[in-house]
Amino acid sequence: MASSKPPTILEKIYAQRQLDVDVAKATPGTRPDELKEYLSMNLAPKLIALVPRLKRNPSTSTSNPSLSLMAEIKRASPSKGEIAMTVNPAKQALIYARSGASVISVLTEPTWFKGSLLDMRLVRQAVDELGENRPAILRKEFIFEEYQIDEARLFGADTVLLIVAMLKQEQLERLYAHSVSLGMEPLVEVNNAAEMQRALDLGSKVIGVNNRNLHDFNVDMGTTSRLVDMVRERDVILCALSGISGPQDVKTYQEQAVNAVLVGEALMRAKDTAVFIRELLAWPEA
Ligand SMILES: O=C(O)c1ccccc1NCC(=O)[C@H](O)[C@H](O)COP(=O)(O)O
Repeated sequence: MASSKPPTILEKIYAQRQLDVDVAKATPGTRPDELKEYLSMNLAPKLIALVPRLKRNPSTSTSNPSLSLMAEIKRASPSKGEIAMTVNPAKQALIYARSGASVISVLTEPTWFKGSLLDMRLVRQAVDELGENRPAILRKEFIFEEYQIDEARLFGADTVLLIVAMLKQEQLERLYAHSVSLGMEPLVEVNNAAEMQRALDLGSKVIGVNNRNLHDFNVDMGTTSRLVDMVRERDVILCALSGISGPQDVKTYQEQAVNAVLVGEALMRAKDTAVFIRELLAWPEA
């Protein structure tokens, strides 16, 4: 990631996360060998598989049966600053889960997004009450080491995010394989055709196109639409990420055969989250 130009936000986050991960790895109790031991003792919570979860619609009575919702817990962000600083992630997650979200995405990065692994652990505990029908939990992070995937698994994630723009292909392949070895099919994030090709070469089954360019914050809702053809006829679940603000965005993506949408800020700012989700997905009144 070294460059002579001023660092982009993605490069700044990556550099800070490297420092954070180094501290965690050196701290007794969270050293890599200790996490490995916990995993080998089968202490990680029970998993649900991402692909079937995304394919199974929350309710057969929905008027929008072919599109799944990935609902995000997002306190703050580098582009918007504070969004919902007083949110209770567990309560918010239960609203998402009861409103039919297939996945709950939890940002665990602390500096720019004000998230934590504790948030994710509490979200997982809260949705466990729904049993087998609970949404899958996504650790939304800037992942560059196997260690972070081990952490995710132990803290209750069912899947992790791998951002192609941030990783060399060798690193991406290694992290993808590690995640799958722990039973977690990752969400692989891309932003252009070259990155989409890298994700396809990897054999990714769940690919998210981020409409937000992580280097300059620019949001272009056509980014997902332009890449749809690359996955047509393939056994890939295609997700549109970022910038989705209302039902019209969702309708557009559904007409383009996009399988899932990931929504953060709009859900965090909604006056009535459950009603907003119904409107977003054009679901009938409960
Ligand atoms: O949201 C940002 O400002 C951001 C900046 C730099 C790297 C990542 C960023 N966001 C992570 C995400 O991918 C979004 O939280 C997610 O797709 C939801 O987006 P939105 O619905 O627009 O809140």
